[in-house]
Amino acid sequence: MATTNLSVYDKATIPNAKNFRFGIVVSEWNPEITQNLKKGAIEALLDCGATKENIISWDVPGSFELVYGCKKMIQSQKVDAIIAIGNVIQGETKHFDFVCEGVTQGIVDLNVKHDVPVIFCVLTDNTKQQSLDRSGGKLGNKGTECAVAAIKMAALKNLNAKSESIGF
Ligand SMILES: Nc1c(NC[C@H](O)[C@H](O)[C@H](O)CO)[nH]c(=O)[nH]c1=O
Ligand SMILES: CC(=O)[C@@H](O)COP(=O)(O)O
Repeated sequence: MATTNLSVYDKATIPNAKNFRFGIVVSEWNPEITQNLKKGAIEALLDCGATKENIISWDVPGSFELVYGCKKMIQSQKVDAIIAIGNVIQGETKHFDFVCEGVTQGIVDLNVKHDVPVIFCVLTDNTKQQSLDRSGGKLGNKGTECAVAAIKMAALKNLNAKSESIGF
């Protein structure tokens, strides 16, 4: 099913983010897109109770470098979740395929090897218009959706053994 609206969320179903610390790693490729994704993510984090002091943001050259940037953030910062933000747009060659595969598998590997949830906020689109539509355009903002995922996963990460459920 095609994307409907990425920016709609119900705060009643989301834990309060006030006690969580979030990392954001942002690709510098296609900055018009990635900066809008970052904006949507930060706005949603703050709307759900996070504080500016608890949001740390790093830039990397491209989506392929998101994996290393997130790994270094996990190793050096105390964060409860990380949002990896990138935008890969199909060009003339197969490079798109390899970049997308590399960043996808790399983020999967980080989630398996470490105990910090890394949220996949990478738009992998056929055209720039598809990216514009999903980074604050007519289909909403993937950054917003990923911020909500980051909050929920931060809550899961901090679930104590005595908890029966998270109860979003
Ligand atoms: N074409 C796009 C790239 N390419 C660059 C790679 O991500 C990487 O930085 C380079 O291969 C050096 O390792 N990156 C994007 O994020 N988006 C693109 O559309
Ligand atoms: C996804 C990419 O790396 C892409 O923008 C590169 O463009 P091209 O395949 O035309 O070299």
